[in-house]
Amino acid sequence: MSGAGVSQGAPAPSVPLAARTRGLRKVYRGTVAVDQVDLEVPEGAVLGMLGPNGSGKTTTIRMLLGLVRPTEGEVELLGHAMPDGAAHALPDVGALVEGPGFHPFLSGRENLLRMAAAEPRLTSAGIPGAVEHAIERVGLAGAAHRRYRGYSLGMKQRLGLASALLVPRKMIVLDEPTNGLDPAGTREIRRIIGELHAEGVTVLVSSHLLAEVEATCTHVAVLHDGTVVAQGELSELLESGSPALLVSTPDTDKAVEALREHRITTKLSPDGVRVDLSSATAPEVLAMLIRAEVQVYEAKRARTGLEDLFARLTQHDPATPDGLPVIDEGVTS
Ligand SMILES: Nc1ncnc2c1ncn2[C@@H]1O[C@H](COP(=O)(O)OP(=O)(O)OP(=O)(O)O)[C@@H](O)[C@H]1O
Repeated sequence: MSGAGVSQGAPAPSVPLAARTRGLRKVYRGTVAVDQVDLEVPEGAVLGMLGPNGSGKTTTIRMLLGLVRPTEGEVELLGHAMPDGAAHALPDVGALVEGPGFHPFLSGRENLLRMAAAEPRLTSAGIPGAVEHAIERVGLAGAAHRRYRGYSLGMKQRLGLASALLVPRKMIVLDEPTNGLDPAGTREIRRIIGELHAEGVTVLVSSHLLAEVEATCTHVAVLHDGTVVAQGELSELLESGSPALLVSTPDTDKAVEALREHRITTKLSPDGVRVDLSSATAPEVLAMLIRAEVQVYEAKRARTGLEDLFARLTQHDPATPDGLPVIDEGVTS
């Protein structure tokens, strides 16, 4: 299944890739977790792997990192075939995945000191400074002396992120990093992702939260039932929806009624009336509204929200006519 005009394939071949998979498949005792996944993570991108629960995000990430061996297919991470090239690729990759193996009776700081000791890029003299820097960066300074077993889920996430950031990396992989975080924690993760992006680090982040992906990512791969149903630059994917016009008017009911007479579909959004342009052009729609004596304050092309795109790609539509999210052109979230 695919969305009209949405690329399922690769970005332009000239774009260097930090990670890629080809025909990736994983079967667990008869359950197909991942099937035919051709994922491409461009260097320097913040790629959001988006999918409902059980769509195969974690399994794909685990295969990328060499934690799980694929049933079929190939994985390349920073130019090394995985899992065999793990020793070469992984020192340059920081990862936050489920169950990072922290010791419950050690403090956050002691856990990081242990992990830092296993980092091939750190000298023993550099370890304490690297640990303190990582603790500061994730906002865990106040709790670093406490035992891990007393940590909240959000603190555990921060510690996992700190371990991923112990040394400068070429790539950071985060599986549901905002799970268990409060809004302030979520904002901090966004800030850290933004900093990493500015430094040129490639970030792969999985999420089932559309707003999070929309706010932080340059690229998206949408997973559904174990396969990639769309991938590409976020801005291009958002423009791949059906064209629409967003009309700002105080005469909402009159506008909807006038366009209905011409069999033109409309949806109400908080910013106005969203008019489907697949059967009429924008000037035609405006002429119809003016003939019906509808006051038009403003009319502009609307972009489809990620939620709408996601609903189309995963074939369930949670949007009610009143609730359809619309992103105005030029507005970044
Ligand atoms: N170790 C395992 N043994 C058996 N089945 C598994 C295993 N790991 C994953 N699965 C199954 O594979 C499918 C994909 O799971 P996966 O965890 O990769 O999805 P996900 O998109 O990360 O979901 P979530 O958002 O809930 O974490 C699910 O049906 C899951 O039950």
